[in-house]
Amino acid sequence: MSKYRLFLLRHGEGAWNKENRFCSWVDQKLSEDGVLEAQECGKLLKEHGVMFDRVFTSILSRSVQTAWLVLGAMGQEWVPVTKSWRLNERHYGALIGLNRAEMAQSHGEERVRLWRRSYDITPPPIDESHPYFAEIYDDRRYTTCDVAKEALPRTESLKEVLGRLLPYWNNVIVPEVKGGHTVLISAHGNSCRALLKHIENISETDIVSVTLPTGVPVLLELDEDLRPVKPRQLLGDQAKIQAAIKKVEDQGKVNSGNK
Ligand SMILES: O=C(OP(=O)(O)O)[C@H](O)COP(=O)(O)O
Repeated sequence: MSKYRLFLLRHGEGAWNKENRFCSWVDQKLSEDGVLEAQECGKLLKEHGVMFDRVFTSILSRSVQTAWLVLGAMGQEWVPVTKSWRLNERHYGALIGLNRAEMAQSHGEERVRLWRRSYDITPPPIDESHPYFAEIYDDRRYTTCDVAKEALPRTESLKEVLGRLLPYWNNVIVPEVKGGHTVLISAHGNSCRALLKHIENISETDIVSVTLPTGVPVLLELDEDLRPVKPRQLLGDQAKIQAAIKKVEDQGKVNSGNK
């Protein structure tokens, strides 16, 4: 029987989701469509009668902005929101800012698929010559983390995302869930995938085919050990959700339609 409910959310569409560029640790805001997606998500959760007690976000604006918009649409703006770099999107290293379809053209679709979805393949690291290096590492938000700026990642596989996320999950979020609080985690495609891999015990092979669309709440019903008692539920119009998943998957193809 389900004892706890946990909601995961990939933020609404950001400007670089639209441009098909690897965004990762670059702090893009939501697009106009992304704002609408987050508001629609809040309305849907309100219709479902959801009442949040705690919200966790990354320290990237698009996940924070999404949490605010969701809570606003639900009339639950007062709910405490806690932010951590440990929920940040996967660090895509030297791929940050690049267009996925162009990368598929130059490196092949399979290489891009492995970079995007494999468990333990790490893209080349970012270095100081990268056009977004200074924008990321000179940002004041990275002086507030629980590790020194020099110890922050320069690239990450999904496995490494899970490695930096798990202490936060275990020490900060799990006690809230087990305390009976309804928790929303407003994060990113790959930080949510890493968490799903852990909670659902998904194999390294099967995690490759898990893709999350933007702005769609994922409901996990968990037992007292925080193991799922039923399959995850992506809330909303199922045909639209499947189309949105396919669109994300197709971003890594040469003819993605949004170069
Ligand atoms: O910033 C990103 O994710 P986000 O939009 O969930 O924050 C990544 O660029 C997602 O890329 P991917 O779908 O190729 O893993």
